[in-house]
Amino acid sequence: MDLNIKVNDKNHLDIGGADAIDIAEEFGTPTYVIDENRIRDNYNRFYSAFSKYYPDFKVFYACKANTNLAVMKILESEGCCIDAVSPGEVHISKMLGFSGDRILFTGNNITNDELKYVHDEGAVLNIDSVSALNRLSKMIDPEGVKISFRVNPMVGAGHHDHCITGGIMSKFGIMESEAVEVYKKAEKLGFNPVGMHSHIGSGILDPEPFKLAIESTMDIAGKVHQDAGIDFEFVDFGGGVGIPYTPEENVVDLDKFAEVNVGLFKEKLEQYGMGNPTMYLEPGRFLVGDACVLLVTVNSLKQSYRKFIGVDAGFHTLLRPAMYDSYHHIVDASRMNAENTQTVDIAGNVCESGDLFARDRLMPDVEEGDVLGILNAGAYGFTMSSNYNSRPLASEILVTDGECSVVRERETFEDLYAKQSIPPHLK
Ligand SMILES: Cc1ncc(COP(=O)(O)O)c(C=O)c1O
Ligand SMILES: N[C@@H](CCCC[NH3+])C(=O)O
Repeated sequence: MDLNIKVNDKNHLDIGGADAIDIAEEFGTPTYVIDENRIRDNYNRFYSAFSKYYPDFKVFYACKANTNLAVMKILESEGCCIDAVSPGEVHISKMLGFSGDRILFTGNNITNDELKYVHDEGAVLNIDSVSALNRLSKMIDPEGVKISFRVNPMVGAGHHDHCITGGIMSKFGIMESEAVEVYKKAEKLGFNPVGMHSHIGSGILDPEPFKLAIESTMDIAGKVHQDAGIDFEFVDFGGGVGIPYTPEENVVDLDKFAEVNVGLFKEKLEQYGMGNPTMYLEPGRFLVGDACVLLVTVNSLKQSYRKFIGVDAGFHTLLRPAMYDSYHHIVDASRMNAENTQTVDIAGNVCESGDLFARDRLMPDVEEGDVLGILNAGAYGFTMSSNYNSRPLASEILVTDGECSVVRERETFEDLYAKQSIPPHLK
């Protein structure tokens, strides 16, 4: 089993050297608990796997996975760059000390004001459509401005249909058939198009689609290099590397993955005489996914037509199971040594029947008051949470060598309406 699970001598779940039960008692639940060292370790394993085979390599953390300030600051201190998808992510990154040249902005259906804002903040724009190129050229002085284009490599993969971003049905990127003309047009407008980007999807454990995407993207880049005379400073193959969520899945063999993909990249560089552009990758899930556990408390056991374990969180806290039918491994953090004895559904507190963290899950004899750990909650966990059912957002705790810091306070009832106002005639 490749899941990141540690148990302490009290048979409690250990998160980064801290006891999950102590954390739940001190800070309450639901709470996201983030292990600082695991993020650093994930980053360093990822960076060294690729830079070993191709030193001109940079990691752009896809911060849509987790924009907690502490998480981003940890990655900033490691030298990581940022893949931003919205002006808000650019703003946060700048505020945390990422300089503009460490931010690549890959937006989709972006307004003129947003294009201008991102440019003015110094981030490099990765353009997703001819419309955006035309509009940007009117918003700013394009002379010499470095940009790149997202292409659709016609390869797509992902853990769910919603997470596949390449191929004929995808709204992302420009088509191969228009690439040469688009780069020529960008130059004519005065831009300095220096990059090409693709991203095929998210949550991919199979190495095959990545190979196809590298080949396809490099074939497009090679054509643009030869027919439009573009000298690429970087080629970016996006993110998407998956992590094991179930006990049966295995971690990606990073060294092999890097060796094969860098090998393909180098072959294509040589084939098209493209020199040595920097290779970018944009992992989100891989860097933060297994570095965080969502702690929830069991508040009710119910034997109905099925057996339910009811907890104090719901899909407003962690949406992935309800939205993608995603599996998250769940442990009884209070009794890690207990044998599984029953098959249960683990249900949340939202007023919707789809609000389940697990169906037909083998669990031990869980008791009311037990703390459950929902694993691999670091990516697309808190960032996709909401106030649905007027539930305050969860807190977040950072664990550093066993020491806990509150990095996000739990919301209060007052936060639920802090931005609302009642017009005078209703008062
Ligand atoms: C453009 C882009 N880059 C990177 C990522 C990160 O993906 P993942 O978290 O699967 O690595 C995404 C999300 O799918 C994305 O849309
Ligand atoms: N939100 C998705 C990943 C989408 C990645 C963004 N392009 C998930 O939880 O798996």
